Amino acid sequence: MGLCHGKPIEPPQNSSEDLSGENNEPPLNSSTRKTPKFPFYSPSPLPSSFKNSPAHSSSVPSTPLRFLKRPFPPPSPAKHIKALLARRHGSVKPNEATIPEGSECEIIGLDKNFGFSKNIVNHFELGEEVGRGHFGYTCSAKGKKDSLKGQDVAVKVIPKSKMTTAIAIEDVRREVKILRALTGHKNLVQFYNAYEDEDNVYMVMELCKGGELLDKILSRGGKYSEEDAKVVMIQILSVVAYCHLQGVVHRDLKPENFLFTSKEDHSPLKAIDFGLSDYVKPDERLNDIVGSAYYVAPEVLHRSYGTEADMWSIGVIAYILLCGSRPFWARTESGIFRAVLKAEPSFDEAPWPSLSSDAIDFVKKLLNKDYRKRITAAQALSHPWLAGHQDEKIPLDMLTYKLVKAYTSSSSLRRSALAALAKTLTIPQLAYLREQFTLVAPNKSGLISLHNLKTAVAKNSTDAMKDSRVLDYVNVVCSLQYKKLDFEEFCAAAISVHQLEGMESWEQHACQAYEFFEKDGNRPIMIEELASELGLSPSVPIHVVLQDWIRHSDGNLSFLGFVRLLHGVSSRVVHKA
Ligand SMILES: Nc1ncnc2c1ncn2[C@@H]1O[C@H](COP(=O)(O)OP(=O)(O)OP(=O)(O)O)[C@@H](O)[C@H]1O
Ligand SMILES: [Ca+2]
Repeated sequence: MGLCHGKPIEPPQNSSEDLSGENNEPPLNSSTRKTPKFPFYSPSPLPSSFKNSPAHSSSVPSTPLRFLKRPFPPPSPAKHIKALLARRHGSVKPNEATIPEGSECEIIGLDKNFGFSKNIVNHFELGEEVGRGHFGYTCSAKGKKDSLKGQDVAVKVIPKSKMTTAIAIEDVRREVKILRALTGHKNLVQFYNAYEDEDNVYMVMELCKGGELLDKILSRGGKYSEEDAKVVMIQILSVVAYCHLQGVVHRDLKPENFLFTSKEDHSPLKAIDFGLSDYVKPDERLNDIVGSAYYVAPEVLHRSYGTEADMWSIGVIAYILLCGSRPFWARTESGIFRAVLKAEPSFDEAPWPSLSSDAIDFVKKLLNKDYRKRITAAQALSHPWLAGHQDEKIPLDMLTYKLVKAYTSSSSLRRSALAALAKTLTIPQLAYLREQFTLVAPNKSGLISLHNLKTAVAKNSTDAMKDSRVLDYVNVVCSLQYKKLDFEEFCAAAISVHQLEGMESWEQHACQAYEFFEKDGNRPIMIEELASELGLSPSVPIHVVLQDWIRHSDGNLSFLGFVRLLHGVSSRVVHKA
């Protein structure tokens, strides 16, 4: 049962947390948002040219929640998770070179030289502040020479005084590296160059003049029509699918980190702020708790996550776009975490009953607490809610590679179980697989080889794909020995059992698949053979565990055994240090 239902969760009785009220939500709406900018932000030293800018002098009142009349506070700027800030600012990890924030001490042992160009003033005339975040602030600027001469740009300024830990420095290094490598996608802010001096790092990029997506949501009173929400979603998914294919997880997707390039109605949306992003290989899990509380995925809180965590955040954004409330809300950070881990978001209250079933299904598939059942960005773009709405090409999905890798190293018994399951797929489910198959470029006979998988990835490769070692992963997949696949076998290989299991129609799929398997693939199986199929160690009392999985009448696999076999050996993952 859910705890949340879109309503504020009361903080636990006797809780000592947040008595200061620092976590209370300011009642932001489109008019109040402009003044109380970031209540948690402690201003960093501005270059003298910015000291008089209005944003710098704004004071920040915050309203305790008890004064709020609205039961559902509108979405407001999300705070970063405290543990993340503590790690970056050095108050929880004594073994890292740190100083308390605001301290005057010298930082010893931290190398703050980034190797960037040193002369930003020769290249750009810095202008007024246009935005501010926890780690930096952003100014407009004008190019003085070369190709950017006369052009308006944005310069994100990150004060070195804020880089008080090795982690914080590494974050900035990685932010520049990732943005430099990924730049070029139409929904990603164009990066031009990075500079530094004694005091700051400067990231020069395209100036987005249309403001944040959060402001747009608020100015519309919180709600988007389905049609308008689709336009936003497609752009977010497109850039996130691109990042994920390159092996980059953003880790801070929220409406504040998407900007419109202009104030015009159909202005494109651009992802910004890769300050918390990281590289992750398909078989690797990250473990540091990073992000903003409202948008953080359950598995991030469990400290074992990959790119799926971004899909959760996109689910939260989609939920907010469509109904104007946050799916997981509480007054305190730990209350939000509890809701994220335990509560089911409400789809009962207005406007949900009046929205299309496709829209609801789309959001639910993103907000699945089991990351293995959550859809990927490429799948979300192929979801019936969005399919046909776009001229957007469906991108290649790394999930396909992961599944094909597991398939080709499976036993023939498991492969025939998967073939049976693939026969139960419906036309919309097959559409996504057809797209993926086509992207891998089958030959004239309609066959693909594992080598084709590599060629398809190489076409989309950026430096980020090398840095994330996704290319190494793909090389491993392609070096496996396996015959060419036709579309039918590709479906068996690239089907995600977990995702199907997450669907309401799972039982029908499983039962029907078992019938196919009975006709084609089932055969007598020894308990020991089954144990090795499933990777059970000899220490497991297999005769007790597995007896239900084998049918006593003929020694063939039972339905239970069949379902277990579909899942196969649980794949090992590497935890990134
Ligand atoms: N290219 C840009 N064009 C216009 N404004 C921008 C641009 N990049 C950033 N901004 C503004 O500056 C703000 C802060 O930038 P950014 O999110 O990159 O900083 P941050 O300190 O890493 O933020 P956060 O606190 O979310 O981590 C943005 O919310 C936005 O309003
Ligand atoms: Ca930001």
